[in-house]
Amino acid sequence: MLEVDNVTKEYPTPAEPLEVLRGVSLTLDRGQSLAIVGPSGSGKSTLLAILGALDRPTSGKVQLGTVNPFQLDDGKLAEFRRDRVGFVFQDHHLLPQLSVLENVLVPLLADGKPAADDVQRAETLLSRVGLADRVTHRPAELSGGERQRVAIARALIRSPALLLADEPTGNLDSTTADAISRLLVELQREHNSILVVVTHSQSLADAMQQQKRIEDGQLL
Ligand SMILES: Nc1ncnc2c1ncn2[C@@H]1O[C@H](COP(=O)(O)OP(=O)(O)OP(=O)(O)O)[C@@H](O)[C@H]1O
Repeated sequence: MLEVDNVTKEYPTPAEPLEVLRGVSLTLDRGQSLAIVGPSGSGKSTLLAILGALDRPTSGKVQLGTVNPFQLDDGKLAEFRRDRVGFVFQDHHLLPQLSVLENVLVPLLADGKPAADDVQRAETLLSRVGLADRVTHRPAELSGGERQRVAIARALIRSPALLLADEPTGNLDSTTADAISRLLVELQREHNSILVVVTHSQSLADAMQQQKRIEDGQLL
């Protein structure tokens, strides 16, 4: 379960602090999906970064299962992010010099050289996202939709409890975007992950079980 309780985020400015998140609370169970929609600058990416423990809240609590990531030391926090959270960004963030297969294996490299069953799992995931015949390609040799499929496979290689996606279809045409939306939800269900997407796309939002609107740092 993901529990977010009264989270705030402020940035210092020369005048008064800029309040970007103002008391955000939400609860999601394993297997649930949520879209957060709202205008530009409303705090969507900031909230997602806090959910994924990439950024610290100014106050409030985030808990995934029994763990509050912000109580961990830096080493354990990095482990938490790597083991428990999968990220899909608008820009795929794939490493250009690595093959598709190697990119999917990147989250496992911290454990040393991937074992044969890790490689098999990556190949199975790549088949699942429709890229069985692209494993040796470099990202530059793929279409935008294919690159997002690789990014989704990479995000799921550790079967994370929490899958976070920031505008994952933002760079895609509407047909490809719909296919990627469906794939995200299907895989999230198969892995029984919690999925939170932030997006301006109503069709992506409609693919999620729940939708919440954020305005001026507050969830409505
Ligand atoms: N590191 C930072 N320092 C100061 N202000 C910041 C910082 N990061 C974000 N902000 C401010 O916080 C507000 C919310 O930003 P955020 O990126 O969360 O918005 P968003 O809803 O994701 O917008 P968009 O839809 O345009 O991506 C913005 O006004 C932004 O200028």
